[in-house]
Amino acid sequence: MPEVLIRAERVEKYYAQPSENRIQVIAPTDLSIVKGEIVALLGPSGSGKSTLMRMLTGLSAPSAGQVFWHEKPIASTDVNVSIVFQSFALFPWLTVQENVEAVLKARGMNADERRKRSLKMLDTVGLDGFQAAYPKELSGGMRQRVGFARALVVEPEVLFMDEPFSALDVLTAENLRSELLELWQNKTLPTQAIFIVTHNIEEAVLLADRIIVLGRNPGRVRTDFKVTLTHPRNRKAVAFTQLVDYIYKVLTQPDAPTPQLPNAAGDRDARRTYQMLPHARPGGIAGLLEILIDHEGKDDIYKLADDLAFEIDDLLPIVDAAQLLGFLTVNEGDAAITPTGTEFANSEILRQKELFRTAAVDNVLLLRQIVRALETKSDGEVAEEFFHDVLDEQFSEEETLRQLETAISWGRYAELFDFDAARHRFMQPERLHPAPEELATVDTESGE
Ligand SMILES: Nc1ncnc2c1ncn2[C@@H]1O[C@H](COP(=O)(O)OP(=O)(O)OP(=O)(O)O)[C@@H](O)[C@H]1O
Repeated sequence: MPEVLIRAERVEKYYAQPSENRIQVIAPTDLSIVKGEIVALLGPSGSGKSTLMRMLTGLSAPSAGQVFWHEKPIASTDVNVSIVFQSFALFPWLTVQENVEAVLKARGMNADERRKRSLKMLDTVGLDGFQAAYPKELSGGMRQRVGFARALVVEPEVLFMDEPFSALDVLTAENLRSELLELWQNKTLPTQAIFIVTHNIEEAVLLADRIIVLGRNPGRVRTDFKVTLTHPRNRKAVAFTQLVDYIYKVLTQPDAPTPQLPNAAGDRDARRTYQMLPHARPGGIAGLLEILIDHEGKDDIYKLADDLAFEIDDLLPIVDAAQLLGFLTVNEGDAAITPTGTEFANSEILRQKELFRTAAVDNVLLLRQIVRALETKSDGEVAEEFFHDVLDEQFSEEETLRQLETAISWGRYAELFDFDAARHRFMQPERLHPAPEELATVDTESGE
């Protein structure tokens, strides 16, 4: 498993208000930055991207939850990160070289070493020969190169960038972006991970190994997935444009259920991709369907949330899950129960489990695969790690764990399998279904 450099655990940010309500900027969020990754963070304006980034760097303390640097609380340990800002933030009265050296000076490095390191870094970012210039003599692109040199000269383990290219013209931005990527890929950069906050969807898809999209009010992760398209990435490739469209949908429909990740999510060899299972419990899904029946089978999702005194964020995953299972459909904010959903809501528990089982196997690739894998094993057991590894290709570590947790809760409820948490193994359930001997008999008979 890749080394975790920074890990945020249930971090939140809120601001007190004179009135009784506080402003919640970031809802409880888990997020890790691992070695070797470029992570892009997207989100609508005001969704808390900068706030989240500042907490991850240790610049700002979370209101609740904790951030760890190499698994130690970030506040109590030395953190080696740098930030590149949109506005360059250079000292206008210092030369290029002095700007880069300033940060080394602040760290108490001697003059010789400072000079050596800063000249080398200026060379790396293409500013050889400009060391004596002042920022005002430079173009925007050159100034941002100084910004990069200054951030990189301290050899940060994680390089953070807050919209680093958005103050530049299109061509300059494009040029700097591809140079940065080249340096990263050649392993010329003295850094182990890059975290970039951006407004630009294409920029994220061009650069990132992993993309996180925040929703608003409060800021929370709406999707978090890996991109494994090979470099150089082609903006016109179908896989690329499908990803751009998907992110665009997530960004522009903040209140709708998160759409399905397209197959293009890095899928160079047309492997099947996993849909992101909404984190909802079967009991919650059953509860929602029963309420919909009471509401004559159809209701506005916001009104439902209001009636139930639910936060919309808590209700949406349940609606998504019921939709994924074919128990309801959503149209223009209205959730309408389907005939299967109605049957489910009106049935007793055993029949409910049966309907859930069929819906889950028909609609959820991961559950189908777990069931198949168990059927092929003579001991009827499969290690969780096996599925962890395949999911991990597509989702971040946190999301992989959440996906497994949801799959286990659905699979157990539907009696598709059992799960031994101590041994991390899926097992065929002690089941109501035919035992293996019975299956064998059925097979023999059908084979005749
Ligand atoms: N001191 C504060 N008190 C109250 N609210 C604040 C405070 N600081 C920030 N906010 C709010 O937090 C929210 C998130 O701000 P943040 O700058 O992190 O968002 P962002 O996604 O980076 O936005 P943008 O893309 O516009 O830069 C905003 O709605 C902002 O108004």
